[in-house]
Amino acid sequence: MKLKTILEKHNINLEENFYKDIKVFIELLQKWGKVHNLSGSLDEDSIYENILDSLFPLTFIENFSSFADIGTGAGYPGLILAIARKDSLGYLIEPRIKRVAFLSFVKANLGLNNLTILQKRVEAVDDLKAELITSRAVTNTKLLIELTKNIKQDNSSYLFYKGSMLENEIEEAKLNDYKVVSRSDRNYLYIKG
Ligand SMILES: C[S@@+](CC[C@H](N)C(=O)[O-])C[C@H]1O[C@@H](n2cnc3c(N)ncnc32)[C@H](O)[C@@H]1O
Repeated sequence: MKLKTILEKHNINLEENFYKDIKVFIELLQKWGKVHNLSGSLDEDSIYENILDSLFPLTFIENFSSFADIGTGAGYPGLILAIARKDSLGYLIEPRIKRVAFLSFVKANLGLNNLTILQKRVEAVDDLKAELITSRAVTNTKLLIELTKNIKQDNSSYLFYKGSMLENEIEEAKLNDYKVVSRSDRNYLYIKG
């Protein structure tokens, strides 16, 4: 199935430019991924699933003018969000040099002027603030909240891409006001600021 069909089935409607850009991302990921062992699965279906996973929250979260993605790796979800939401200021925070080189190469190829890539651990970043803080497959919720305290502003929201076992994490992080949206095995934890 075409990526556009998959996304539109999930009510994610994006302009043609997005599909042009994402095609370049997929080609570069497949090329670099093989050489640098960047991301687990490089077949088209897996990449499409990762793109859908990255973008699905756009159907239920509030609009945001800036976001910071913690531990972007080979691009999920932060780079995909930046391609889909060029009207927002994006920050990708990733310490590993090969991954940062790949993210920077895609940024340059697509001319993503809305995007800043920082080769750092998030706890060492204190010179930016983001309205939305996202993260997938990096660490548990309690620790993510602690590690991102320097980039949080009063009304920042969090969007964490989680699997099962979320109940324990919610308890451990002592969250009161949050929303969990599930899609297949994914649980999206949205904590509104
Ligand atoms: C399992 S990968 C997940 C990558 C991507 N988010 C995904 O879901 O495909 C975890 C990533 O988090 C990064 N990471 C680990 N600790 C971090 C920290 N303290 N600050 C920022 N990134 C971190 C790692 O370098 C790695 O690229």
